[in-house]
Amino acid sequence: MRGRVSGTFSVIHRDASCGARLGSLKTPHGEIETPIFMPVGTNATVKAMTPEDLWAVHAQIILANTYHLYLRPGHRLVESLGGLHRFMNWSGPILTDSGGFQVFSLGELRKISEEGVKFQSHLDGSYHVLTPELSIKIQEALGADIIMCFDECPAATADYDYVSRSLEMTTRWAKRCKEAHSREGQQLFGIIQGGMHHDLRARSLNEICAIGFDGYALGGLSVGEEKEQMYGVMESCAPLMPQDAPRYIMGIGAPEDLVEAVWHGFDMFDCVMPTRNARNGMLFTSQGRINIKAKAYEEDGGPLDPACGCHVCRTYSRAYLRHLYRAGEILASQLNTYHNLYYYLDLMRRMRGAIRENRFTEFRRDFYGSQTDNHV
Ligand SMILES: Nc1nc(=O)c2cc3nc(NCCN4CCCCC4)[nH]c3cc2[nH]1
Repeated sequence: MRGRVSGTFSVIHRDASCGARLGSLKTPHGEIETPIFMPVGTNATVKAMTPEDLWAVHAQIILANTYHLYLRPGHRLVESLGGLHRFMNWSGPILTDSGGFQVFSLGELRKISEEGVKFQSHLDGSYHVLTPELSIKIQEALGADIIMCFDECPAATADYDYVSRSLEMTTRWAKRCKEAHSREGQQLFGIIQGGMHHDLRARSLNEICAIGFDGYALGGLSVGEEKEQMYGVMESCAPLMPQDAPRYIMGIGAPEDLVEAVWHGFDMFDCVMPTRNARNGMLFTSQGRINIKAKAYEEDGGPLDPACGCHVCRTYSRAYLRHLYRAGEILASQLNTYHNLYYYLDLMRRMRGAIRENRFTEFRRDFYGSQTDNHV
């Protein structure tokens, strides 16, 4: 049973007008400035981006997935080749998710029990059992800097009693994860469940914090609930979470969700939205989202986003990006992903600046005013 990796996170500054805070999180692969967004690199790659591209868009930490890497190529293979950092040539911090959520959202037949989750691989239909202990061993073998407890993420439609019983099992699993975790220097984060019920959220939060982890995540969100429900859980949980530990919301989110979550006092985020939307031609700009395949851009020689300083916006026209997308060119995914991640990471940089200068409440008001979401 390891204690917390003390002294890795510190709050540098708080904006007195709201919950927003500036933090520093030290890891064996470098120091992270928070609030931060983590590009999703599920299969040991952030799709369409090389590590050099990731540094160029100012990524600080990326996420990879236990479920996927366990099934392919296998965590023991990655370990034998020097671990995930060496395998994918990413020398910055890596966080791995624990697999529970992916089993439920990807696996075929699956059966949950106190032991863990029995599931069929979405790749070849083979049967597997993922337990808290195995999830920790996989994440230790991959060598991530931050690993997540194995938990159950109830569906947004689950009833009160199911969510209540589920959070109790997630707490028992969290204890097993902490017992199983022994890799020095590697941080273990606990995950708070409880659905959309504030009393169950408080119960899960108290139980997970009582076990003691290096950081705390809100799970069970961004599963199809209304924004108001998501924001309500953020608002009720943030003040109850330890002030001196990183606060991570899993699977969040759209730019406006990040602004809202930072305003409430959250520090870390991950979402496939910028990378997945990029591949579908949905691009984020200072004036809101645009659909690059729209005919309106056929002869538009201007930059994707005049306010963006990224290589794509300084080099290519909307007409060219539209052409690449419509032609099904690989470069479309590369350039669109590069810009969307630059936009997300630059949004985090701008939020950190606003916190530092005690003007985050104004930043949040101006941000909402700028997002016309024209979806053209
Ligand atoms: N271990 C773990 N526990 C969770 O409760 C969890 C909850 C999550 N909720 C999401 N939502 C992802 C939503 N995403 C939004 C863009 C389109 C694809 C789905 N990812 C999650 C990952 C999670 N991981």
